[in-house]
Amino acid sequence: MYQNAVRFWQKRSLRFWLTSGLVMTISPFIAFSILTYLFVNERIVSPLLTLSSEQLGILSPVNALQKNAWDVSRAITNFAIDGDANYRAEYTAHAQQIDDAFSQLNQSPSLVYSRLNEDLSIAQQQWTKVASHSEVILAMPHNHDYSESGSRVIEFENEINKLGYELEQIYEDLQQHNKQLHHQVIETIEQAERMYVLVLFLALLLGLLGLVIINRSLLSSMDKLTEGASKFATGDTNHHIDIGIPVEMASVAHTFNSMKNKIIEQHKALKLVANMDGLTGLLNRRKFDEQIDQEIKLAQQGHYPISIIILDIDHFKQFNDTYGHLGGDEALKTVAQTLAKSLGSNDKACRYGGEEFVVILPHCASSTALRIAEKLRQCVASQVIIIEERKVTTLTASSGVATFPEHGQTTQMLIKRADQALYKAKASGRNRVMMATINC
Ligand SMILES: Nc1nc2c(ncn2[C@@H]2O[C@H](COP(=O)(O)OP(=O)(O)OP(=O)(O)O)[C@@H](O)[C@H]2O)c(=O)[nH]1
Repeated sequence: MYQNAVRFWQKRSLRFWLTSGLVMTISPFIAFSILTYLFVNERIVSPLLTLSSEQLGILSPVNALQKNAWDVSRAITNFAIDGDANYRAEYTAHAQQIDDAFSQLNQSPSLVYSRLNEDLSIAQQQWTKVASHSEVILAMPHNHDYSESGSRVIEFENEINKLGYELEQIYEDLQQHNKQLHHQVIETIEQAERMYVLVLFLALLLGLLGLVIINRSLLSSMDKLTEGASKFATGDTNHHIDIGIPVEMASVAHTFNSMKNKIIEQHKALKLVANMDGLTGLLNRRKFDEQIDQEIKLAQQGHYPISIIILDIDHFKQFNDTYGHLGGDEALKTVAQTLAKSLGSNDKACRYGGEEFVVILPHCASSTALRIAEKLRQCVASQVIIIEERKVTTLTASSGVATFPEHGQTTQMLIKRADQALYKAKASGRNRVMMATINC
């Protein structure tokens, strides 16, 4: 399960990671803007608009009702006192305004608070009563019975006071409702502030996550590639570039690692070829020169002896003349194999050139070296040479042995002494081993 999930994410492309990173960085800010718009609009702007429309659509007609009710009351009372027809006209104008205000209130669908329509209907019924009392008073002749008109005016005033009370009640309820609305808006603004902080925090967090994704998918992978390439350039061949995502970079890293391994393998192969004699497979002259210098240095530091044996095939020109150059090559290969299998793991056999071989024997004193050289001589002499799958003949070799530091302190001196010993072995009749001496 976990492995599948890892594989799934590792297969995602660079485009996917970059897009995810960017979306992750930008989306919180877009979400923040949308949320802000919706929240502010729904919870703050709308209630404020409602509040202001109530002010316009309800409070002002209610105000007009209160004012005109007072004017009606004054007109009727004054008319009852002196019977001036102007008060009748005044009443009619204010009564008309009250009717207009009620019809305006009835037309605006009030959703302000549930009881408002009911309260308005009670107030309107009350106004009807007031209006009927007013009509009766206005219809009375001026020189009438004062006791009747007085009781009518008192009834009128009772009814208009009730109307005033109703209107006052409505006005107070509206104000109370406005206060609640105002309180609600303030609470919402406070909530919005808390939400903004939270959303901003989330936006920053997601933004950071987006940057981490971009950084992880691209920049850190690029850094790993650059680091790997420069380490390889400075010779650190063990460094492995490890990139999981994105898949493109992982593939580049994989290609780079394979290329590096191939170069290392080729380098090893080239080194091997450069150090090896092509015909015999032994170390070549170049490697011998390098190796003997190193071994002598170690021997100097460690104060121990090293011996070398220079071995030269006897009458090889004659062998070549008899069996041909290819036959001679077979003989060289056979001698090389004989040397290789007769030596210890720390000893090194090299082809010194032509039909001449040299053996390095670390930690080997002259007496042991002489024994080994003798053993090699016998092995070579007893080895049958097979040419073109036919056992044809044997050959012999002569050797000169020299030991560090006994016969020479330097490579050159050691080789010179071993060469002189070889010359002596040849001069003494060949197929023999001679130890170097200090004098010659
Ligand atoms: N087949 C073959 N012959 C080689 C190779 N390198 C050198 N030779 C031959 O080895 C022979 C060496 O001859 P000489 O130096 O006269 O020595 P020799 O005949 O062995 O005589 P002594 O060393 O005195 O016993 C020459 O004929 C070279 O051509 C090689 O790689 N292959």
